[in-house]
Amino acid sequence: MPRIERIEVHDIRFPTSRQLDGSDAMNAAPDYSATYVILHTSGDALSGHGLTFTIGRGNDLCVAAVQALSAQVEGRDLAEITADMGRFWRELTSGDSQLRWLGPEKGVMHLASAALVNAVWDLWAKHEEKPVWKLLTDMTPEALVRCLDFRFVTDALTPEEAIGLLKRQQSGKAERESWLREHGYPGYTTSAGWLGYSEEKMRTLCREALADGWDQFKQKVGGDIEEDRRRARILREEIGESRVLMMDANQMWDVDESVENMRRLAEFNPYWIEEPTSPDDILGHAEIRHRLGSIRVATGEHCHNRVMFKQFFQAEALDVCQLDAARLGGLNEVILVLLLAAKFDIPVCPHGGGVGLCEYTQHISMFDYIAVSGSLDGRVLEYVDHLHEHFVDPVTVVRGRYQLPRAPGYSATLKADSLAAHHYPDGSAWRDAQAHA
Ligand SMILES: C[C@H](O)[C@@H](O)[C@@H](O)[C@H](O)C(=O)O
Ligand SMILES: [Mg+2]
Repeated sequence: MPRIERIEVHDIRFPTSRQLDGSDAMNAAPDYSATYVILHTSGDALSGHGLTFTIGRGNDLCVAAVQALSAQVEGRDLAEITADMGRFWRELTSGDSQLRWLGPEKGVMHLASAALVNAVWDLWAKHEEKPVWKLLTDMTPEALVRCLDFRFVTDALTPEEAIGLLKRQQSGKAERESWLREHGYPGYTTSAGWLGYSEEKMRTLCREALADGWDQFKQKVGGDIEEDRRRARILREEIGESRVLMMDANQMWDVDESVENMRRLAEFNPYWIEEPTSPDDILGHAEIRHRLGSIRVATGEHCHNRVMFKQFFQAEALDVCQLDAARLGGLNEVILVLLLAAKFDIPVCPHGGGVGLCEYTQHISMFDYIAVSGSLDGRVLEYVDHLHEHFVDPVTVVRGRYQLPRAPGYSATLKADSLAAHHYPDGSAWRDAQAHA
């Protein structure tokens, strides 16, 4: 197995705020960005690529955090890491007691850990010549569980229970894999519903999405409530009454406001309300959920570690778990949250609104279906229609369904020219913008 000789880290930004792609009530003008890591190996025959997602300014802080953590990965043999992935993960996230003070296991440091951890999984899968979902589904339950750090969650899930959950799904794995190969994994699109889009653009994008076979849509809310209602009406006019419409408030409201506003939006039959309030307010979400009754509560893109998800599940505070592939500390912690969700019988619909996130989450949801939950019930994978052209192995979606990834790795390798052009601030995408400013 190769040895990780050298780590490169890049500040990559895409100027999405120019068209207000990705805009919501809290994040009015995001530039989808990535702290992008390349693990160079001995002889450089293989390299591992990984990223974490940010939305512009501050991506440089994330780059600095990766640099601070890199010493723990540089110079190590892949074989030594993969022999005990659980230990590697704990050392990276908690091994340096001085750095740990900056988290622990949250914020910029945890985002940075995710970029490195995801790059290691990419390297491992490329070495095994398998896509990550396949690397995972081919592992025995015991080997998978050895990749995880159960510290702080054993009151809710022990390694033995996790092995039991995985064993439960062993017999149907091959069947579910071939089902996915034939039918793909169901998705929903957020692309028509960004808050900064005009009515005309929303209508056009809805029509295009319908023609492409989408039947589940997400709308941004959290602005003026009359404006939210107006936009909901437009979307319902375009997509009809029977298709699914989700709503996402991106943390704009207090608890009481969430309930009041969703009562005013209820006539548009929202399937879920996402991030109604502070992402840290576990009991607040429970209260909203309890008072809303029939509208599901979804959250997770800002839920920073397995401990928070454990409490969300224990407090019955959410209906839908929207874990994020790069806000949690990379794939190891994601798998642990999938297992916790399976134990508490909560559907996981990962967060995809960012650059590279759909590339990651396809592996996560396919693995979940084949080997963890074994179910598609209430599960649907977010899709945003931006920036896929910059990836060497982008997602393929046909008639609103994600197709099983085939290429080895974790699918987040950027094309060399895209990497160069979006390097901040010296890449051509930014230099040209300054010239025109
Ligand atoms: C700033 C981003 O585009 C967010 O609006 C986005 O991640 C969103 O919350 C989503 O659910 O996709
Ligand atoms: Mg969201």
